[in-house]
Amino acid sequence: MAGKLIDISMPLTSSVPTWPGDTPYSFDLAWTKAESGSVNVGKVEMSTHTGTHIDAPYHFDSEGKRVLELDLELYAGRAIVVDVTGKEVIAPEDLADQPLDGAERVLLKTGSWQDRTVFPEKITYLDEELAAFLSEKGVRLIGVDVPSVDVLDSKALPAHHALLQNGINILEGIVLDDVEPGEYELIALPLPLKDADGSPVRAVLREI
Ligand SMILES: Nc1ccccc1C(=O)C[C@H](N)C(=O)O
Ligand SMILES: [Zn+2]
Ligand SMILES: [Zn+2]
Repeated sequence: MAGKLIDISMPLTSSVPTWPGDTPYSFDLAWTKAESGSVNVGKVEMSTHTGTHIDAPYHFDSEGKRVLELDLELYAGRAIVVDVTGKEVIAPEDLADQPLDGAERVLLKTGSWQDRTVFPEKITYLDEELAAFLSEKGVRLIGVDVPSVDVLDSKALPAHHALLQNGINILEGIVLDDVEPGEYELIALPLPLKDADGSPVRAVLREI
């Protein structure tokens, strides 16, 4: 029997932090039941990069694929959670001892975003050399427990670009604080948003 789902998503609330200057999250009723006579009807406004979300390549490459063109298979299947807590940057040597061969999806537990009520000032980021190393192991999706795979004030986004060049897609803002390292099934499907540069996801793990 399949195990229970472990939710690794950030709740979307009026206080979820957004990228500085970006569109805040809001949920409001467009019509109340009293107004419509039949139903409450909600409307949502948010940045596509709030909370737990995926980046489409178009986010940082104007020629890149958009959300609707992404291969859904990337976002569902076997994943390995690796504990890299306490590191400032993750380079190939930090993952050298991990059983990554055949791991199509790797989720990095950095522990560097503890207070999720505020946008972090500093996070663990990925060395651009990591992309080629992971790609050689067969990795096609990388997940991080922080808002970016790059340094927060980066404009060049070297890790984002290196990952794209090596065929690795990006999942950001997952919550791994209570997840033990090991093998899981991941489900983190983007919404079918035409033209979009990213999408919120409901990310879950299941023990396998
Ligand atoms: N939302 C933003 C607004 C302005 C500048 C950057 C962002 C980002 O989201 C970048 C981040 N590296 C990301 O991929 O999620
Ligand atoms: Zn993003
Ligand atoms: Zn990103």
